[in-house]
Amino acid sequence: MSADIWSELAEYNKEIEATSLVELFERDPARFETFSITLDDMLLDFSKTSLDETARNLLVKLAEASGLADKREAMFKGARINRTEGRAALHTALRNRSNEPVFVGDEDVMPGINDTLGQMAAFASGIRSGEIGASDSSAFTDVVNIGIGGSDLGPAMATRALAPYHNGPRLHFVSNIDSADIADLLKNLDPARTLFIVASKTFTTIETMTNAETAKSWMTRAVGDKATNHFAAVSTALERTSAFGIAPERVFGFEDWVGGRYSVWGPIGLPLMIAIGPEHFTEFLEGGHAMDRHFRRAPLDKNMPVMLGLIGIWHNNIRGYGSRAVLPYDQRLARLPAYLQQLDMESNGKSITLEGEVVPQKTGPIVWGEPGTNGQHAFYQLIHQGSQVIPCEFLVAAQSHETDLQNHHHLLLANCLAQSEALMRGRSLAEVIENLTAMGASQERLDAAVHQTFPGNRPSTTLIYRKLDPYTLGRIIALYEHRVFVEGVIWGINSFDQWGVELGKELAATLLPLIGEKSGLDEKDGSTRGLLETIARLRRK
Ligand SMILES: O=P(O)(O)OC[C@H]1O[C@H](O)[C@H](O)[C@@H](O)[C@@H]1O
Repeated sequence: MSADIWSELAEYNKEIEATSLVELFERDPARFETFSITLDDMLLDFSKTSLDETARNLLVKLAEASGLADKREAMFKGARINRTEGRAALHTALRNRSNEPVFVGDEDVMPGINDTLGQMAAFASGIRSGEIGASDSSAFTDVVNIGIGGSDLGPAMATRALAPYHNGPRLHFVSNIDSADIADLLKNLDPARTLFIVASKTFTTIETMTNAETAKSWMTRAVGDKATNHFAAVSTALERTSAFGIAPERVFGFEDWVGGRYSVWGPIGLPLMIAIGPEHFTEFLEGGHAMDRHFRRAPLDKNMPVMLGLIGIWHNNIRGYGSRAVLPYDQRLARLPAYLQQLDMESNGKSITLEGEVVPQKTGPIVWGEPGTNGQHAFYQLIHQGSQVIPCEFLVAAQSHETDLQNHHHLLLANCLAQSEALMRGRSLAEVIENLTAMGASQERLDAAVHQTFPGNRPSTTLIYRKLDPYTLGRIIALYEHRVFVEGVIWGINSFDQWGVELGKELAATLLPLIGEKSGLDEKDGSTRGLLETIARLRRK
């Protein structure tokens, strides 16, 4: 059945391909109302995409045929939908503010989640007030999260996003195995006032364990055996945290049914809670939960994550656009593109279905981006005049936090709207010549007029929200999580495993003993051998 819908979509696309976005608005002046979805003080505008009602209805049919509604319920209800790892995917339970029971097997996971939240709140409040102090009893001034991937990107992105709510100690994030990351940070910290949170779901990740050992030596040199007072851990592997020497009351556990890239809602969010306080953290959870309710209840064609997912399918599979740009006109969302790269590309960068078949469609697109307006002065040239069409996803707040700097925000808003308008409208040769002539341009400039034309008809979506507060950030993250889920369901893949990161890790282990060596390289290919020999030579100089 879905094969038929895919062909219907492809056929229909041929019929409407030649219709421009501008024409769509001329035909239907109420297009904005039809092709936008409002959720309280948040609005997703997708009227500047080439969807019309027929295309939208076909996409909704595709979602229905993929079993989206049942699969969505299976996720929320704790079924083991992550079949390749034999686990549920229950990040939604972490923000289940309704407190309705959620079962994994026979066990309601809500009491455990609430207990952990209570422990996190007690710890975060203690650190913030100074009641839980350093080894000399003074308050911690700096908190360093050591983690990588899902144990870094979520809290790092969210802590930056919610800077106006930050009234706790300073937060820092160390992730890279590169010594530069931790060395540059430690230089500026006072060990006597520093708390490390070692965050790792598995507590085996080489980057995190190496950085944690370095931090432990640094701390031990400064405060001796009181170093344990300066460490806490977040992990599912409690025996490993205790082997590392972290006191059990400083360990915040979570279960294997929370995927790393979906984990900011639980103990991995501890640094965020320390920064903004438990009350604001709760608002963040409530925002995520509000998006969950909407995703579960709203009809598919009025459902923000569903439509964002279907637009992704339309662009990627029907129109053949292989990437999408995430462009927050919100400097505090500077890490959102990096966060979404993990969320989206690690979840949907797969080519085998849950049934073990090759996926017939192209799956996860390349996700990239930078905050506007900075991107405008860098890569927007390609977005406007390049030979590839890049669907753009704009995000912007109607209000800024800086009430005394309104002029900045007006300019930011005007720039954001100008970009989507320019992408859609473009500029014809006749318009360029008319403008140049009116300006009295030279013949030479007129001859070069074609370089100033813009093809236009380039799609974008815009997510507008009142203000980037904790509740809204929660809604934005949950929106993207569910969008990734919708696309994964349509392709029939498992969005919750990440086997594709394993091979590189294994090979790194085999390469480690060969670094700096000249012999024993025979098993490696010519390039790897050549690179190893070069490293050995350069290290001796
Ligand atoms: O939290 P950890 O167990 O340390 O894992 C950190 C990260 O590393 C892995 O390689 C995975 O690709 C990520 O999904 C994960 O978030």
